Amino acid sequence: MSQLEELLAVWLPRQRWFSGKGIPIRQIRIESRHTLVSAGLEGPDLTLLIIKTGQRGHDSRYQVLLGSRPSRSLPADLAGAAIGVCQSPGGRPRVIYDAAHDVQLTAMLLERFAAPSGAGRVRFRTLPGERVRTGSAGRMLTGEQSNTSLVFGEDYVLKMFRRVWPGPNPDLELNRALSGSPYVARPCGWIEADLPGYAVPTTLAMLQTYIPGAVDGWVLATASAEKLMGGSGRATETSFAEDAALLGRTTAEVHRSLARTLPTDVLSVTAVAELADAMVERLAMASAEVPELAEHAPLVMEAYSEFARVDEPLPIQRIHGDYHLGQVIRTRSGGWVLLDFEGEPTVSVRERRRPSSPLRDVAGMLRSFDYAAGYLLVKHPGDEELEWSARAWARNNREAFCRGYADGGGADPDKHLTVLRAFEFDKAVYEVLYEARNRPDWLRVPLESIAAGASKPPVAR
Ligand SMILES: Nc1ncnc2c1ncn2[C@@H]1O[C@H](COP(=O)(O)OP(=O)(O)O)[C@@H](O)[C@H]1O
Ligand SMILES: O=P(O)(O)O[C@H]1O[C@H](CO)[C@@H](O[C@H]2O[C@H](CO)[C@@H](O)[C@H](O)[C@H]2O)[C@H](O)[C@H]1O
Repeated sequence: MSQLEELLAVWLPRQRWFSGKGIPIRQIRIESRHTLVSAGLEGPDLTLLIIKTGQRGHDSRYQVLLGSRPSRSLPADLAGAAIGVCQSPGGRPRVIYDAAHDVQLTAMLLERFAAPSGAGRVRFRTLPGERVRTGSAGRMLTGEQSNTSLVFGEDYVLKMFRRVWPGPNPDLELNRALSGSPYVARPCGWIEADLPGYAVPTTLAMLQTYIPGAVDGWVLATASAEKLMGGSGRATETSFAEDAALLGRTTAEVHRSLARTLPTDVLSVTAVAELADAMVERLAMASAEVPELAEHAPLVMEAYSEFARVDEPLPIQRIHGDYHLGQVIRTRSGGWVLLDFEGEPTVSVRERRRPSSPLRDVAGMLRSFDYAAGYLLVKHPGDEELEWSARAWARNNREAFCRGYADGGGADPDKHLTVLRAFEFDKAVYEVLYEARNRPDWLRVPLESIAAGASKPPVAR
């Protein structure tokens, strides 16, 4: 292991976006490195690294934008981004750091988009007719993220996919398929690389227009739910229901656009049963990792068995895949824009690119309304009145979302309760794993939903 690899082995597991937390890194190797900026001995350098890690029998790749400066010349505001000190080939020590925090270096990324090139192993590409405006520095968003997003002024967001899966990234693929839709941020360009051993280019980052002044759905929804804390608050007064209904309608419109532009199919009854088997497998895996889940397994299994017996074919198409309130933003004009079409970050890209039932997205968002209420209850345990209000808040918004979805031309959720219930459980099981690995303090939120029968019935009217 090189000195740099040793430093990265310590630094990587501490990153929010590192998906293999809690499992020791057995191997780490810099698979490829590309110099993006070289400013000589005194200036900052920028190198793009693709790192391969080996953990308990499975390999993952991550992308790191590595900055390097002469030792002791790291500006104070970058101290928190430091990874360590390495000897340079000339023998002089250089401090290395996560360059996504370095506005001097991120500004140069935009310049590369302004002069895109189709040559080399790392390419900055733009969509036809796109002229990228330069002059702003990329500032890192600080929220809970699986990736790293850099915002350039009020113009662009550059989303760097931290975990790298060889091949095209679904986020770029779906945003491009939806280009021109008022419900997505316009894609402008991307960074791609040729990874050793892969014939097709791998997407490393996506450049989209930034939507200034938009607020994310989770922030809005939890603020609405928090108002219930006022004491006199009734769920109906602060219900967020109009927003939820519009979100449902928007979701249906996006699903319809995806079905028009990308392949669709219908799952046979046998294939539905196989899907149920995959859910059972995920439940077993999650129960082995999170023992608290195991006691609820019989209830979940019952829903999966019912799903396996559904005797009607299931229409499938490309979907969002990890749909929740944090993936939608409400614009200044009050409309919704959908973000992050990557799918579930821990699932392989090959699987995420497979068509699936749009009701999976519906289930994801329904879970999210429960999550907002559950999160509030975990913060304020033992308050029965609040519990009643929070549950009513979630129910109102779930109903409104479903109504909006059906009105917008999507399959009526009320007519697919068995399918929806199985998808909700499957999502909640995914969330149990996600929270156990990333935010153990939140684990109770999905566990309690599962214990409560994951919203049985899914849509109470
Ligand atoms: N085009 C955009 N305009 C405005 N805000 C955005 C845009 N893209 C992303 N964001 C903000 O960044 C957050 C994270 O983006 P997202 O694509 O969901 O990243 P991740 O996959 O890392 O979760 C969003 O919740 C939103 O607040
Ligand atoms: O947005 P990401 O692609 O990073 O998705 C992952 O992280 C989400 C949390 O940030 C996680 O979502 C879960 O928590 C949300 C509240 O923070 C809630 O709205 C969602 O319903 C819940 O699933 C998501 O599952 C994970 O893939």
